Amino acid sequence: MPVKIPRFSDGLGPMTILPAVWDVLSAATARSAGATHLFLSGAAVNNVHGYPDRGLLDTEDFARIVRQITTATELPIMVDAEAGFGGLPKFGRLLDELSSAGCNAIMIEDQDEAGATKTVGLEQRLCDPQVMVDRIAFIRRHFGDQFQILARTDYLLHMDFEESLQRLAAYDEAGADWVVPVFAPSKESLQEAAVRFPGRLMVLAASPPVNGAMKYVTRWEDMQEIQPVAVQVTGEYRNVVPPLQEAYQQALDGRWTTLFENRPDPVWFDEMLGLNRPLMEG
Ligand SMILES: C[C@](O)(C(=O)O)[C@H](CC(=O)O)C(=O)O
Repeated sequence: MPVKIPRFSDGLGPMTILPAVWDVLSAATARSAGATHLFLSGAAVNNVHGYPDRGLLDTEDFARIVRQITTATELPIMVDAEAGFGGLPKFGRLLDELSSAGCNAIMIEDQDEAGATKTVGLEQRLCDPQVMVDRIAFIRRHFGDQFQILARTDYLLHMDFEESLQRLAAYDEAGADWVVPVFAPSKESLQEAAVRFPGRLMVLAASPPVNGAMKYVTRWEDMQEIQPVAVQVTGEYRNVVPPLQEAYQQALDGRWTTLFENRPDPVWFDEMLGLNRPLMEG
């Protein structure tokens, strides 16, 4: 029987933290730490498969990962639908597959290609706002209210933030449920966005891209004042690497017993993460 996943807006906000996840282990770990809603990060999913954050995985890959996560955690998950995976028909296929995998919320962005705005050596630009409006209208036309939509716009260096707000207003008008200005230039700009989109603003807390596009780092204290519906936090997958390197170093140095010391028996893993399936016993 497919699991019943709550609607993403259920129990959401103000200030729900949406941790970035990329597989069952990360999602179940986030849940064990208290997360109630998850965010499937396109950057994380691509990176853990050996790709840069350029939307290189396919619809089936995303759907498979989402199904595994929803089955294991039963938590609502917002999926990074990036720039739609290439054209509206392909986007439709993605949504079809995500819906059967238990996803009812997506983030969609106004770039032509995923990851372009933070890639060194590429011209920073966004798509025509109408392309994004068409993406949102497409979802509403073919999937009704089945998906809740977070519309993202990227603030680019030297842009007037007013343009970001106007883009978000157009996406809001087209039927987005929430909006997020990514790489916003300042706390004040986010405050302005909160006034323009009361109860519908989400904020992204990400580490600054190497191309220097981000001037402001999202802070907990600022969010307390601004009170967005949710904060997407996307640093987790990068932070997994240093402790893992250390663990592998211990193994390679012959100090592997330190990996097992003070660890309970293997059932501990499944119990701790609440992955109690019928298969675990008997
Ligand atoms: C939100 C984002 O699209 C993601 O895939 O998680 C990334 C986040 C990141 O790189 O940390 C982004 O483009 O900001």
